[in-house]
Amino acid sequence: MVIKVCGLKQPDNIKAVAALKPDYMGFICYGPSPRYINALPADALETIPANIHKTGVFVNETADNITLLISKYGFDTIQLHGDESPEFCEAFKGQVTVFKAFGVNNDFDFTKLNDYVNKADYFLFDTKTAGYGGSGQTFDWGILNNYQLDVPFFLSGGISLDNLDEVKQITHPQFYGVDLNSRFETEPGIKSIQKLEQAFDIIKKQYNR
Ligand SMILES: O=C(O)c1ccccc1NCC(=O)[C@H](O)[C@H](O)COP(=O)(O)O
Repeated sequence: MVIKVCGLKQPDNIKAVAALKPDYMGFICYGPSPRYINALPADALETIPANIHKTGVFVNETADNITLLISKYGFDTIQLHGDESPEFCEAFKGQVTVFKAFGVNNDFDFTKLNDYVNKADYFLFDTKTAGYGGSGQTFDWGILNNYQLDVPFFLSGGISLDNLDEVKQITHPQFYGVDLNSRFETEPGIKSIQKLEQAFDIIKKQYNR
């Protein structure tokens, strides 16, 4: 089970989270989000060890702007969190690792993922909301039983210290990682190191990591 911490935006907090050694750190490149990294200097991610994947999170952004920000911040991974097509994902695959995120609700039709096979490296299942992400809300994780492709996925949306026990009950063979965000914050974009430490301990024990 790998761990992604998403929605970081302040240099000292970024360093403190990196010291916990998550597998992925996510940076929101989407203006309407309170976690938008517009004020983050270009060299702010340079202190992150190379074995932690730096992930740029985009919502319906142009390919040119994504390319620009990959270069500015040194992202090795991108998370496409809007309505990006399979072809849009494919254009980046190979150059960087590509996560395609989907907003899931009770009506979610997993057959629409078929066209993304081989065009994204991972899927990320988040709770469907108007704001695209960072809602702190969970979806009914039972619906994951309808997912039958062999692309590994991250679980996202409202994961907190209070529901890690339920996360452990998910035994899907493609369940690859968890994504931690707003439920571990002191304010939008600033993570509680204490809460994250607790979560890392629990997850590592649960999955013998
Ligand atoms: O975090 C945001 O503000 C955000 C806004 C728009 C698109 C994506 C965003 N976050 C991406 C993530 O990967 C989050 O971790 C995911 O949405 C779960 O967040 P939360 O429900 O707060 O745990």
